[in-house]
Amino acid sequence: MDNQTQTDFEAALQRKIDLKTKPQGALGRIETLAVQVARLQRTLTPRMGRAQLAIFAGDHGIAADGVSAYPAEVTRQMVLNFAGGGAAANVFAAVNGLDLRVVNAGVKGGPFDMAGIYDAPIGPGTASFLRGPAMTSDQCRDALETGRRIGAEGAYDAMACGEMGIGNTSSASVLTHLLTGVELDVVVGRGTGLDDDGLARKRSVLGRAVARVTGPLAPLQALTEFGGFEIAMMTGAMLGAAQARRVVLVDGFIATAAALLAARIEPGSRGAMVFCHRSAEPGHAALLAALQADPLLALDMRLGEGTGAALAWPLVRAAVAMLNDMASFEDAGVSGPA
Ligand SMILES: O=C(O)c1ccc[n+]([C@@H]2O[C@H](COP(=O)([O-])O)[C@@H](O)[C@H]2O)c1
Ligand SMILES: Cc1cc2nc[nH]c2cc1C
Repeated sequence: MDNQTQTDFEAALQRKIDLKTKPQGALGRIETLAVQVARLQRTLTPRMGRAQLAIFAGDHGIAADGVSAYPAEVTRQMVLNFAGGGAAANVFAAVNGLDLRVVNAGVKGGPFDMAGIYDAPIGPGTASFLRGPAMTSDQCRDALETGRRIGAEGAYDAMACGEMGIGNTSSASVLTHLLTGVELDVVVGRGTGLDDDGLARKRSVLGRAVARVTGPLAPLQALTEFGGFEIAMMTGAMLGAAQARRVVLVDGFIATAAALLAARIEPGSRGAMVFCHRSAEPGHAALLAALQADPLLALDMRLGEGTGAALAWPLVRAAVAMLNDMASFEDAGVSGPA
């Protein structure tokens, strides 16, 4: 769109919303959301039919260094739980009508080779980033490419990204520190529920890991050094979905680390992102600030799996339905402002 067409489009969009039977601005953030989707799809009559929730699962070498309240085998066990339909993500996706796709991005003990799990492993989990890079740059590139393909596949209007990976709040914390410049200790939290001693140990381990590198790292370097296969694949999926002009429903702390990476790699992808909930994990605030994002929901959740994204999906549908289906003052014979 050239500048004049863009200005005309914005004016027509705002006029359409302001002529609906409500006091001006009375639907608050639902109005902003409608504007965002209309801009993304470049139409005054956007469509928000189907959404996919893709859960990317991966194991982390750093988990063996004592940074999580749960053992690493939970990643694999939860992938089987997703395939069996028993996790929170399954329940919320079913209630709100999202299709679920479980992606093995690199789980120890894989491939699963079974119905309901899409095997696309980059490796059997990352290496511990305490001692060297989590992955090679080839692995990072492959994960991004696979993610891009997944993000653009199918006939979806929205892509919700979730993740599962014991140890991945460690990865996300280091990435947050490196990408935002906020002090490491401030962005490291309890993850799955570390006690005070566990949190102190996690801070110490991650401090030593960060000391391995010097100087500012480019986003792709940071991802290669300290990322996870599921984080890299999720980053790719967000880029692929944004490029296909799909809404990207961003979940909690780890998913938002992927979103910041995506926005740093391709700034144009930011416009597709809807930030769904504010996680209880402390580092999330730093990521949201860097993205100038204010999530739709704040439910004190810190689960991951895309659960916050699945819960926010009906709000996006409602915003688009408002734009398409709500009557104008003229249609409904309602008087405008006095
Ligand atoms: O999404 C979040 O905000 C979030 C916050 C804390 C933990 N998690 C989930 O918990 C796991 C990582 O926690 P941890 O303690 O093993 O690093 C991983 O499977 C995430 O999905 C997720
Ligand atoms: C049980 C369990 C479920 C999860 N879902 C996402 N992260 C998780 C971590 C644990 C420990």
